[in-house]
Amino acid sequence: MKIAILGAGAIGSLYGGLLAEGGNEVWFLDLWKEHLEVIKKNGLIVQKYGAKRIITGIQAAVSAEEIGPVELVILLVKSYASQKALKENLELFQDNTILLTLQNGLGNIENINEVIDEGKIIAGVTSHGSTVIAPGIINHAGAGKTYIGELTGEHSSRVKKIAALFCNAGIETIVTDQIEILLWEKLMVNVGINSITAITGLKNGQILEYLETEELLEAAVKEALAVARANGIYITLDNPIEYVKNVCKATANNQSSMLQDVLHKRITEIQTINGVVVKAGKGAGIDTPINKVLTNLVVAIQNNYNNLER
Ligand SMILES: NC(=O)C1=CN([C@@H]2O[C@H](COP(=O)(O)OP(=O)(O)OC[C@H]3O[C@@H](n4cnc5c(N)ncnc54)[C@H](OP(=O)(O)O)[C@@H]3O)[C@@H](O)[C@H]2O)C=CC1
Ligand SMILES: CC(C)(CO)C(=O)C(=O)O
Repeated sequence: MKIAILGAGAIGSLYGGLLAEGGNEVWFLDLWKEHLEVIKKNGLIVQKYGAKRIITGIQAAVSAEEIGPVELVILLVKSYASQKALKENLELFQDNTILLTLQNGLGNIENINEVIDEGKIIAGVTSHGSTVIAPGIINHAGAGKTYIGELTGEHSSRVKKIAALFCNAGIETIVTDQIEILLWEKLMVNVGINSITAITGLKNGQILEYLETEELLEAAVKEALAVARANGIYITLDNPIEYVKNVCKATANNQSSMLQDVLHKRITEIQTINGVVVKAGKGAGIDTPINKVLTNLVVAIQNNYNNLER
């Protein structure tokens, strides 16, 4: 299948690399020229638990004009960059092109839908963790299942085809008819991990090494659960807090995507993660003081990048 990875950073490079290894025609489409040049010349180096391998055969471009229409676009820019990235690269789309978002946070689908027809969009969640080490080098710091689904919940032939393609490439993928619930469940994970790591500099697993950060994780997730319930979302996890802690353990060595943003002085996805809990909580009459503090601290950090020696 001809696939474009729109946003070939940490997690986009991982999915694109695995899909290229699986025999697909994969194009990385990103603004980061140095990363693309290194990959075109030497291949993508994927480190995993101390071992490393090189994936070759990936094609790369900074604009869709070089690529032309594809069958599948996997959108993995940060949530705030989606509309601009899509508007700049509409040449990727033809009538039957599918757009899969695996982005974290809530509100991505509505945001994308302002540029791309809803009928083209499918959504997913990933529990893989990945970090960019240097141009052309990523660290695959944690593996897990990927769930993808139609927004309507239908087990369509196109979504089954993509799941099969992912499985063939070694990306364990399950089709779900409950994508909205899974997006909220993934939100629990990001609410409990991302801002705490971004503020403290801890890796995911280290949150559980300190009582103070473990307590914050628990409190932030509890608030998000109350907000989900008040919005009619019934989380199916037996014990959501333990679930989030297990993700900390499974991705112990990963720097969360938000910590990576802060370390590189980039805008974070705080508004579509803890910020969305505060906003949805307000609408439903649920107090969310912990998420408010976490949101405000991350906003303060990102507003003050020029003054920080990080
Ligand atoms: N990293 C992880 O472990 C995980 C991340 N996620 C989610 O996946 C998404 C991507 O995260 P992550 O890979 O960490 O992010 P990165 O910042 O590493 O990668 C995003 C890439 O998109 C590029 N980009 C931005 N704007 C455009 C544009 N207009 N056209 C083309 N490329 C563009 C960026 O380039 P530049 O830097 O030059 O702007 C960057 O290389 C996020 O929603 C995140 O929450 C989900 C699970 C795990
Ligand atoms: C699962 C986790 C927390 C992995 O780091 C992630 O989704 C992220 O970093 O955004």
